Amino acid sequence: MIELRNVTLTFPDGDRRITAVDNASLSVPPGTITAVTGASGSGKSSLLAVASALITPDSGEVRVAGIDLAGLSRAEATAVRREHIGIVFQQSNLLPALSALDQLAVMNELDGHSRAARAATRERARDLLARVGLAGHEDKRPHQLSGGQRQRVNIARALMNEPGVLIVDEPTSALDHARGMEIITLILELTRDRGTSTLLVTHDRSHLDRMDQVLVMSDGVLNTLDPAAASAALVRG
Ligand SMILES: Nc1ncnc2c1ncn2[C@@H]1O[C@H](COP(=O)(O)OP(=O)(O)OP(=O)(O)O)[C@@H](O)[C@H]1O
Repeated sequence: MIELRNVTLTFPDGDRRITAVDNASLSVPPGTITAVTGASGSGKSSLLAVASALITPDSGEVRVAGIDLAGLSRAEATAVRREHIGIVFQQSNLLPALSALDQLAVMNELDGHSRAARAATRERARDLLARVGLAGHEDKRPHQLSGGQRQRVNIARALMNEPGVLIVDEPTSALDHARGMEIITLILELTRDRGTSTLLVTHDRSHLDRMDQVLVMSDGVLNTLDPAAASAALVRG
Protein backbone atom coordinates (compact mmCIF):
# COMPACT_ATOMS: atom_id res chain seq x y z
CA MET A 1 0.00 0.00 0.00
CA ILE A 2 1.11 3.56 -0.75
CA GLU A 3 -0.70 6.32 1.12
CA LEU A 4 -0.06 10.04 0.95
CA ARG A 5 -2.20 12.42 3.00
CA ASN A 6 -2.05 16.17 2.46
CA VAL A 7 1.57 16.07 1.35
CA THR A 8 3.28 19.37 0.54
CA LEU A 9 6.86 19.64 -0.69
CA THR A 10 8.62 22.92 -1.43
CA PHE A 11 12.07 23.76 -2.77
CA PRO A 12 14.03 26.98 -2.24
CA ASP A 13 14.01 29.33 -5.22
CA GLY A 14 16.02 32.46 -4.43
CA ASP A 15 14.14 34.35 -1.71
CA ARG A 16 10.95 32.39 -2.32
CA ARG A 17 10.00 28.73 -2.35
CA ILE A 18 8.52 26.69 -5.19
CA THR A 19 5.66 24.38 -4.21
CA ALA A 20 6.42 21.18 -6.15
CA VAL A 21 3.71 19.08 -4.44
CA ASP A 22 0.68 20.95 -3.11
CA ASN A 23 -1.47 19.23 -0.45
CA ALA A 24 -1.54 15.96 -2.41
CA SER A 25 -3.36 12.85 -1.23
CA LEU A 26 -3.44 9.47 -2.91
CA SER A 27 -3.86 5.82 -2.09
CA VAL A 28 -2.60 2.88 -4.14
CA PRO A 29 -4.02 -0.48 -2.93
CA PRO A 30 -2.09 -3.75 -3.42
CA GLY A 31 -2.45 -5.34 -6.86
CA THR A 32 -3.42 -2.06 -8.52
CA ILE A 33 -1.67 0.49 -10.65
CA THR A 34 -2.02 4.25 -10.45
CA ALA A 35 -0.69 6.49 -13.21
CA VAL A 36 0.31 10.09 -12.66
CA THR A 37 0.46 12.29 -15.71
CA GLY A 38 0.82 16.03 -16.24
CA ALA A 39 2.91 18.70 -17.90
CA SER A 40 6.65 19.00 -17.50
CA GLY A 41 7.46 20.70 -14.20
CA SER A 42 4.04 19.91 -12.68
CA GLY A 43 5.63 17.93 -9.83
CA LYS A 44 5.44 14.28 -10.91
CA SER A 45 9.08 13.40 -10.15
CA SER A 46 8.83 15.21 -6.82
CA LEU A 47 5.78 13.12 -5.94
CA LEU A 48 7.63 9.89 -6.82
CA ALA A 49 10.62 11.00 -4.74
CA VAL A 50 8.33 11.46 -1.73
CA ALA A 51 6.61 8.09 -2.26
CA SER A 52 10.02 6.39 -2.67
CA ALA A 53 11.28 7.73 0.69
CA LEU A 54 13.97 9.70 -1.16
CA ILE A 55 12.70 13.12 0.00
CA THR A 56 10.88 14.06 3.21
CA PRO A 57 7.99 16.45 2.53
CA ASP A 58 7.50 19.72 4.40
CA SER A 59 4.19 18.46 5.75
CA GLY A 60 1.69 15.63 5.38
CA GLU A 61 1.74 11.93 6.00
CA VAL A 62 3.45 9.26 3.89
CA ARG A 63 2.91 5.57 4.57
CA VAL A 64 4.59 2.91 2.47
CA ALA A 65 3.96 -0.80 3.08
CA GLY A 66 2.28 0.18 6.34
CA ILE A 67 5.29 2.15 7.59
CA ASP A 68 4.94 5.82 8.52
CA LEU A 69 7.96 7.55 6.96
CA ALA A 70 7.76 10.61 9.19
CA GLY A 71 10.72 10.99 11.47
CA LEU A 72 12.79 8.18 9.97
CA SER A 73 16.54 8.78 9.83
CA ARG A 74 18.22 8.66 6.43
CA ALA A 75 19.52 5.15 7.20
CA GLU A 76 16.07 3.97 8.23
CA ALA A 77 14.51 5.42 5.08
CA THR A 78 17.16 3.63 3.01
CA ALA A 79 16.31 0.37 4.77
CA VAL A 80 12.59 0.84 4.03
CA ARG A 81 13.43 1.53 0.40
CA ARG A 82 15.58 -1.55 0.16
CA GLU A 83 13.12 -3.90 1.77
CA HIS A 84 9.79 -2.62 0.53
CA ILE A 85 10.16 -0.42 -2.56
CA GLY A 86 11.21 -1.39 -6.07
CA ILE A 87 12.18 1.60 -8.21
CA VAL A 88 12.47 1.73 -12.00
CA PHE A 89 14.08 5.02 -12.97
CA GLN A 90 13.49 6.91 -16.19
CA GLN A 91 17.10 6.60 -17.28
CA SER A 92 18.27 3.03 -17.44
CA ASN A 93 21.02 2.84 -14.86
CA LEU A 94 22.26 -0.63 -15.69
CA LEU A 95 25.97 -1.16 -15.16
CA PRO A 96 27.67 -1.53 -18.57
CA ALA A 97 30.12 -4.22 -17.44
CA LEU A 98 27.56 -6.59 -15.91
CA SER A 99 25.48 -9.34 -17.48
CA ALA A 100 21.70 -9.21 -17.13
CA LEU A 101 21.86 -11.86 -14.40
CA ASP A 102 24.53 -9.97 -12.46
CA GLN A 103 22.56 -6.70 -12.64
CA LEU A 104 19.93 -8.47 -10.54
CA ALA A 105 22.20 -10.50 -8.29
CA VAL A 106 24.87 -7.94 -7.46
CA MET A 107 22.99 -5.95 -4.81
CA ASN A 108 22.19 -9.03 -2.75
CA GLU A 109 25.66 -10.48 -3.20
CA LEU A 110 27.29 -7.29 -1.86
CA ASP A 111 25.86 -8.28 1.50
CA GLY A 112 28.35 -11.14 1.59
CA HIS A 113 25.93 -13.98 2.16
CA SER A 114 26.83 -17.65 2.34
CA ARG A 115 27.39 -19.73 -0.75
CA ALA A 116 23.93 -21.25 -0.48
CA ALA A 117 22.33 -17.80 -0.17
CA ARG A 118 24.27 -16.59 -3.22
CA ALA A 119 23.07 -19.58 -5.21
CA ALA A 120 19.48 -18.85 -4.15
CA THR A 121 19.89 -15.21 -5.19
CA ARG A 122 21.10 -16.23 -8.63
CA GLU A 123 18.25 -18.70 -8.96
CA ARG A 124 15.76 -15.96 -8.09
CA ALA A 125 17.41 -13.61 -10.60
CA ARG A 126 17.18 -16.30 -13.28
CA ASP A 127 13.49 -16.89 -12.54
CA LEU A 128 12.72 -13.17 -12.64
CA LEU A 129 14.52 -12.70 -15.94
CA ALA A 130 12.45 -15.57 -17.35
CA ARG A 131 9.30 -13.93 -15.93
CA VAL A 132 10.01 -10.69 -17.82
CA GLY A 133 10.67 -12.59 -21.06
CA LEU A 134 14.47 -12.69 -20.97
CA ALA A 135 15.18 -16.41 -20.60
CA GLY A 136 18.30 -17.13 -22.63
CA HIS A 137 19.56 -13.53 -22.30
CA GLU A 138 21.04 -13.90 -18.79
CA ASP A 139 24.65 -13.48 -19.90
CA LYS A 140 24.14 -10.46 -22.15
CA ARG A 141 25.47 -7.07 -21.18
CA PRO A 142 23.34 -3.92 -21.62
CA HIS A 143 24.80 -2.97 -25.03
CA GLN A 144 23.80 -6.40 -26.34
CA LEU A 145 20.14 -5.83 -25.41
CA SER A 146 17.47 -3.68 -27.08
CA GLY A 147 15.89 -0.71 -25.28
CA GLY A 148 12.83 -2.77 -24.41
CA GLN A 149 14.95 -5.64 -23.12
CA ARG A 150 17.01 -3.26 -20.98
CA GLN A 151 13.78 -1.90 -19.53
CA ARG A 152 12.76 -5.49 -18.71
CA VAL A 153 16.05 -6.00 -16.85
CA ASN A 154 15.34 -2.79 -14.90
CA ILE A 155 11.90 -4.03 -13.95
CA ALA A 156 13.17 -7.48 -12.95
CA ARG A 157 15.90 -5.87 -10.85
CA ALA A 158 13.37 -3.70 -9.04
CA LEU A 159 11.49 -6.87 -8.05
CA MET A 160 14.48 -8.79 -6.66
CA ASN A 161 13.64 -8.07 -3.04
CA GLU A 162 9.96 -8.84 -3.59
CA PRO A 163 8.83 -5.31 -2.75
CA GLY A 164 5.23 -4.51 -1.87
CA VAL A 165 5.55 -1.19 -3.65
CA LEU A 166 6.72 -0.56 -7.21
CA ILE A 167 7.57 2.98 -8.35
CA VAL A 168 8.09 3.45 -12.08
CA ASP A 169 9.17 6.68 -13.79
CA GLU A 170 8.38 7.06 -17.51
CA PRO A 171 8.88 3.39 -18.47
CA THR A 172 7.97 3.86 -22.13
CA SER A 173 9.66 7.17 -22.96
CA ALA A 174 12.57 5.60 -24.84
CA LEU A 175 10.45 3.00 -26.66
CA ASP A 176 8.27 2.91 -29.77
CA HIS A 177 4.52 2.47 -29.29
CA ALA A 178 4.43 -1.34 -29.66
CA ARG A 179 7.37 -1.90 -27.30
CA GLY A 180 5.83 0.61 -24.88
CA MET A 181 2.54 -1.34 -24.91
CA GLU A 182 4.44 -4.57 -24.12
CA ILE A 183 6.21 -2.96 -21.18
CA ILE A 184 2.94 -1.57 -19.79
CA THR A 185 1.33 -5.02 -20.18
CA LEU A 186 4.25 -6.56 -18.29
CA ILE A 187 4.03 -4.01 -15.47
CA LEU A 188 0.26 -4.62 -15.22
CA GLU A 189 0.71 -8.40 -15.08
CA LEU A 190 3.44 -8.15 -12.45
CA THR A 191 1.31 -5.77 -10.39
CA ARG A 192 -1.59 -8.26 -10.41
CA ASP A 193 0.56 -11.40 -9.90
CA ARG A 194 2.68 -10.01 -7.11
CA GLY A 195 0.12 -7.75 -5.52
CA THR A 196 2.36 -4.71 -5.66
CA SER A 197 1.02 -1.20 -5.15
CA THR A 198 2.34 0.32 -8.36
CA LEU A 199 2.74 4.06 -8.91
CA LEU A 200 3.76 5.02 -12.42
CA VAL A 201 4.55 8.38 -13.98
CA THR A 202 3.91 8.66 -17.69
CA HIS A 203 3.61 11.32 -20.37
CA ASP A 204 2.11 8.70 -22.66
CA ARG A 205 -1.66 9.11 -22.50
CA SER A 206 -2.32 6.11 -24.77
CA HIS A 207 -1.88 3.71 -21.81
CA LEU A 208 -4.12 5.52 -19.37
CA ASP A 209 -7.31 3.53 -20.00
CA ARG A 210 -5.48 0.39 -18.81
CA MET A 211 -4.76 1.87 -15.40
CA ASP A 212 -6.85 1.36 -12.25
CA GLN A 213 -6.53 5.00 -11.31
CA VAL A 214 -5.31 8.06 -13.22
CA LEU A 215 -4.16 11.24 -11.50
CA VAL A 216 -3.30 14.44 -13.32
CA MET A 217 -0.82 16.81 -11.76
CA SER A 218 -0.97 20.51 -12.40
CA ASP A 219 1.27 22.97 -10.52
CA GLY A 220 1.72 20.41 -7.77
CA VAL A 221 -2.01 19.73 -7.35
CA LEU A 222 -3.36 16.22 -7.97
CA ASN A 223 -6.74 15.63 -9.59
CA THR A 224 -8.43 12.30 -10.32
CA LEU A 225 -9.38 11.49 -13.89
CA ASP A 226 -11.59 8.66 -15.09
CA PRO A 227 -9.18 6.33 -16.99
CA ALA A 228 -11.65 5.96 -19.88
CA ALA A 229 -12.10 9.73 -20.01
CA ALA A 230 -8.33 10.13 -20.14
CA SER A 231 -8.27 8.00 -23.29
CA ALA A 232 -11.30 9.78 -24.75
CA ALA A 233 -9.42 13.05 -24.29
CA LEU A 234 -6.63 11.49 -26.29
CA VAL A 235 -8.96 10.48 -29.12
CA ARG A 236 -10.33 14.02 -29.26
CA GLY A 237 -6.70 15.19 -29.34
N1 LIG B 1 15.83 19.75 -6.33
C1 LIG B 1 15.07 20.80 -6.70
N2 LIG B 1 15.41 22.05 -6.33
C2 LIG B 1 14.64 23.11 -6.67
N3 LIG B 1 13.50 23.02 -7.41
C3 LIG B 1 13.13 21.78 -7.82
C4 LIG B 1 13.89 20.62 -7.50
N4 LIG B 1 13.27 19.54 -8.04
C5 LIG B 1 12.18 20.01 -8.67
N5 LIG B 1 12.10 21.35 -8.54
C6 LIG B 1 11.01 22.20 -9.06
O1 LIG B 1 9.78 21.65 -8.63
C7 LIG B 1 8.80 21.71 -9.67
C8 LIG B 1 8.32 20.31 -10.03
O2 LIG B 1 9.40 19.59 -10.65
P1 LIG B 1 9.32 18.03 -11.02
O3 LIG B 1 10.66 17.63 -11.53
O4 LIG B 1 8.77 17.30 -9.88
O5 LIG B 1 8.25 18.06 -12.22
P2 LIG B 1 7.90 16.90 -13.28
O6 LIG B 1 6.43 16.96 -13.46
O7 LIG B 1 8.49 15.62 -12.83
O8 LIG B 1 8.64 17.39 -14.60
P3 LIG B 1 9.18 16.50 -15.84
O9 LIG B 1 7.95 15.89 -16.49
O10 LIG B 1 9.83 17.52 -16.71
O11 LIG B 1 10.13 15.50 -15.29
C9 LIG B 1 9.47 22.43 -10.84
O12 LIG B 1 9.15 23.82 -10.74
C10 LIG B 1 10.95 22.23 -10.57
O13 LIG B 1 11.71 23.28 -11.13
